[in-house]
Amino acid sequence: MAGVGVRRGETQLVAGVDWRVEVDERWVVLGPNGAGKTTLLRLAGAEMHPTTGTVDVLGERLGKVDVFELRTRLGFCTAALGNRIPVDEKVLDVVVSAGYAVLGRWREQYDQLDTGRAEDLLKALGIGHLAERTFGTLSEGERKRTLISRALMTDPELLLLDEPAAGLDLGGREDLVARLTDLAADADAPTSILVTHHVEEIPPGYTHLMLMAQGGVVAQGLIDDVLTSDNLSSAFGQQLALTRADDRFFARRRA
Ligand SMILES: Nc1ncnc2c1ncn2[C@@H]1O[C@H](COP(=O)(O)OP(=O)(O)OP(=O)(O)O)[C@@H](O)[C@H]1O
Repeated sequence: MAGVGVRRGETQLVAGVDWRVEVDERWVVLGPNGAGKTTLLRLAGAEMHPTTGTVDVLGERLGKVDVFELRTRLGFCTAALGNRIPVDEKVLDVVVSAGYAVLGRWREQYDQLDTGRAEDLLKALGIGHLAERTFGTLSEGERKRTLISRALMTDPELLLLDEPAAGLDLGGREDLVARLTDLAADADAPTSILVTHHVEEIPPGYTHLMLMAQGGVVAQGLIDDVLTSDNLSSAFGQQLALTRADDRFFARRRA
């Protein structure tokens, strides 16, 4: 992204964003509510265009590329997508159908290869035993993991995760972080961008951080350089203390 701004009416959603994500990097986009994180992710996912500046995704310039074609190279995981999945959809079908860029099972027989891959992905995310269940019967954490499996189904070059741990309880969050840590360690895993509000949700193995506030970039770069108490305090507008243990991060307000 170069000089990127997005405006809707009188509202500036993001402004002045310069950002470069290289192959094999794993980025976290962190910031408070309304900071512009989802807007950045939607730009990266070719789901919106910038009002100013330029966005290149996987070497293609938004505005000049067929976004429908570009999106087949991306894995997008959002709560909005989860809400559109029919409750009676079988979990395995939710994942397999990603290959056909549709929601819902429309082809009677999927290739054996597709089914095998979907089963492997569900197993890798720890929910292989739920393949025959319907989506509506899953817990929030199981749904999130189904959606991540779905996003990975097409073997995307770029994986975009919008608040994957939102709504999960402590156990669910920890389990998801562990799965994302495994994925980050997998040499075949795609480049990824994960949006979150919470430093506790940063999986070990993620390399870079984009810290945002009020539509602008507070700091960006290697997590080890950028994730500091001072930067976090600036972004969230209060005095925060950051601690680190076992490659995980924790934040609290200073006493
Ligand atoms: N279509 C729109 N028209 C006007 N304002 C908008 C529109 N879409 C988003 N905004 C505003 O732009 C700002 C950035 O939104 P965005 O969803 O990118 O933030 P976010 O960092 O993802 O927030 P959250 O963490 O709460 O999901 C917010 O203040 C939001 O209200």
